[in-house]
Parts: sequence; structure tokens; C-alpha cells
Amino acid sequence: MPSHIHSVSKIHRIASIPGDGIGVEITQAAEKVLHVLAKTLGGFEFDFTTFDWSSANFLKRGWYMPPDGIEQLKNHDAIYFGAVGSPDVPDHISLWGLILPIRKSLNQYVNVRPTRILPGTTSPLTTCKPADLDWVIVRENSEGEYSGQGGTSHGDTTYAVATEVSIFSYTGIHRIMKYAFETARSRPRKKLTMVTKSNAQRHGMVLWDKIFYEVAKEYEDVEIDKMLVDAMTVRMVLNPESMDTIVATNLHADILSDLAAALSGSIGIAPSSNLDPTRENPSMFEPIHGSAPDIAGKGIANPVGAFWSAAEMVRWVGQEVAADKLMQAIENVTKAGIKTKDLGGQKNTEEVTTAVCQEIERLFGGASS
Ligand SMILES: NC(=O)c1ccc[n+]([C@@H]2O[C@H](COP(=O)([O-])OP(=O)(O)OC[C@H]3O[C@@H](n4cnc5c(N)ncnc54)[C@H](O)[C@@H]3O)[C@@H](O)[C@H]2O)c1
Ligand SMILES: O=C(O)[C@H](O)[C@@H](O)C(=O)O
Ligand SMILES: [K+]
Ligand SMILES: [Mn+2]
Repeated sequence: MPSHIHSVSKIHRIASIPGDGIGVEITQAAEKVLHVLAKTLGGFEFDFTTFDWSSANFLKRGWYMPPDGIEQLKNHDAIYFGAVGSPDVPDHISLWGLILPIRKSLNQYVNVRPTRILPGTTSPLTTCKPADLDWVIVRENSEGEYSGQGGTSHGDTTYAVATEVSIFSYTGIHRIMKYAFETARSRPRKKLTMVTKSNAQRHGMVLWDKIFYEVAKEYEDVEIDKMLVDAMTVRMVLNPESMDTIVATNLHADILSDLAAALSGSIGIAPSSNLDPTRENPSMFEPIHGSAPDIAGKGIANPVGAFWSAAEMVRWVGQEVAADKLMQAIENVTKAGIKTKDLGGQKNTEEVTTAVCQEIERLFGGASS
């Protein structure tokens, strides 16, 4: 190609919501790495628009998102999210003020949470080898225990009564099962474990089980099994190698994914993708951890979960090769022992971020595509 003709660079418009605490620190780190990735590989760019929807601003303005916040987000190809939550705001106000309305309004009904033991890191399970723990938790992300239905009577008295109603719908269950089976089928082991609590919860969870077996008939090549959630915690610890893809309700998968992260070494490495598989709305990518007020402002948060989430975002917007390259750079850095304290290392957020940027440049700098 003559040098005066430039190939057109694809621009991916990303809404960035750093939020609170370490959410701000790791979002900054992720944006930096994504810019280096785009600049090094060429052919695409990221155009970030930052939204200052934080708890500090909530305390000043009285809102997390403005009334047209969801509409503003819709003008983007994807959303990158840090974390929300502050000791100065009740957690149910911050969660329901920001992250949950985004997940619900943008039809992000799937939350994909992979877990692996990255090179150079160790599981607290002394007998667990990296090949033994390679899971994807598919979390129902729109209803169930997070439906927000219920109420309180006799408010501030000792007669107070509160209900928290779980809602399970045929549509909601069916679409998450379809997604989970497709995920299981796309992975080498073709194995899906369904988590439930249908011994004690005899309505919604029974419907959940029923639809699982109904959808399973369309996927005879996928090996299936069923676990009660309490026994699932035991199996995750004692027989991690016996599982591959896992599907669970909103609350069960929230809890199991923190356990999974810990079993892989640290909550600081775990990514998540809040997906609208119809692609009508932008999907949202965030590490599974929260704002970690205990370490916020110290510059020591592990940015690996944020980078892995960023890689999933890169994949979702269509840059699969770049996503694989970013993962390779991240894993080379962990393998070299460049890690934060939560993984037993000595480095801070900035040092790990710089190392990943340098690794991208070392591996792929000078490449023509
Ligand atoms: N999606 C979200 O934005 C989200 C997720 C979880 C919790 N929260 C909110 O975050 C706040 C704190 O919640 P929490 O303490 O239960 O959970 P948390 O995930 O913020 O922290 C749990 C523990 O893990 C550590 N940790 C978390 N991420 C880390 C990282 N990247 N590197 C090193 N250590 C890390 C923390 O220091 C803390 O000790 C609350 O307000 C909660 O509601 C938000
Ligand atoms: O969904 C939740 O419960 C919280 O936002 C957080 O704990 C998460 O895992 O995303
Ligand atoms: K988060
Ligand atoms: Mn969680």
C-alpha cells in the first residue's frame, strides 16, 4: 500500500464508569493498557468517555446516574466499569443506584465469570494444579434473588416486617440455560453443572431445574449434572477438576464466583462480562471485586482482574486476536512473578500495569497488524 494511504482505524466507543475506591485505580490502569494495546497492534482505537457517577458525587448531587444516564450509555459500543460502594453510603443504595439498573435496563441478562489459575500464581488448594481448575460460571444477571421485589411494613419498630421476593420466570431461566449450554458446548470438555437449591426452595428453584432438563434435550453432546448449592461449595474445594461450565442463579453465582476467585489465588484476578447477547444494548465489563475501601488509595490493588475484563471487552467488540494477545501479555507478567501482594508478590498497581504495557510492546511492537 502506498505510504500516503492510511488504512482506516476502527474506533470502539467505550463508556467508562470508574465508580469508587479501587474501582477508580484499576479502571485507570485498564484504560492505559488498552491504549497501549491499540497503539501497538494498530487497526483499532478506543475512544473512552468517562462518567463521574461515584458515591462522592451521589452525596453532593443526590443521584448516581442522571435521568437520561441509560440513554447516554446506549451511545457506546461497550461499557467498562470499575466498582461502586462507599462506607459513606448504604450498600443497597449504591448498588441499586448504579450497577444494578445498568445491568437490568440494558438487558445484560448474562454475567460470565471465568476462573483459572494464571501462570506464576498458586491456588490455596495445595493439590490443585492449573489444569484442575478451569471454570466458567454463568450467572443469571437479571432476576432471581435480585428482582428487587418486596417491601417493609412497620418501618422503624420492633414489629418491622420485610420481604425480599425472588422472581424466577420461564423466559429468564430459559435464556440463561441456553447461554450456559452454548458456553459449555464451545469449550473442549462440553460439560455443564447446574446449581440449585430445589430441596428447600420448592417453587422457583424447581422451575429452574425443570427448564434445565428441558433445554438439555437440545444439547445431547453436553454432559450435565446437578448440584445443590451447599454441596457445590464442597465440590469446588475438593474436586475442582470435576467441573467446567457452571450455571447458577444471580445470588448463588455471586457467592460461588468469589469462592472460585479465592480458589484460583485472589479475588483480584477475577473478571466478569455483563452481556446482552442480543447485542441490542452495550454490554459491560468489570472485575468481580468491589471498591475495597480497606485498600483504596494505597495504590496496591491487583489490576489483573481489570485487565482480564478489558480483554473480554476487546473480544466482545470483535478484536479477538487483540484479546488473545492481551491475555498472553498479562499471563507472561504473572509468570515472571510481577504480582501484587494479594498474590504473594511485592509490586504495586502501577508496576504491574507498566509491566503489562511493556510486555505488549515487547511481544507485538513492530508487528504490522
Ligand atoms: N460490582 C461492584 O461494583 C461491586 C462488587 C462487590 C462489592 N461491591 C461493593 O464494594 C464495597 C466493598 O465490598 P466488599 O469488601 O464486600 O468486597 P471487595 O471485593 O471490595 O473486597 C473484599 C476483599 O478483597 C480485597 N480485594 C478486592 N479486590 C482486590 C484487588 N483488586 N486487589 C487486591 N485485593 C482486593 C479487598 O481489599 C477486601 O479485603 C461494598 O460497598 C460493596 O457493596 C461492589
Ligand atoms: O452483583 C452483586 O452482588 C454485586 O454487584 C457484586 O457483588 C458483584 O459480584 O458484581
Ligand atoms: K466491580
Ligand atoms: Mn459479588
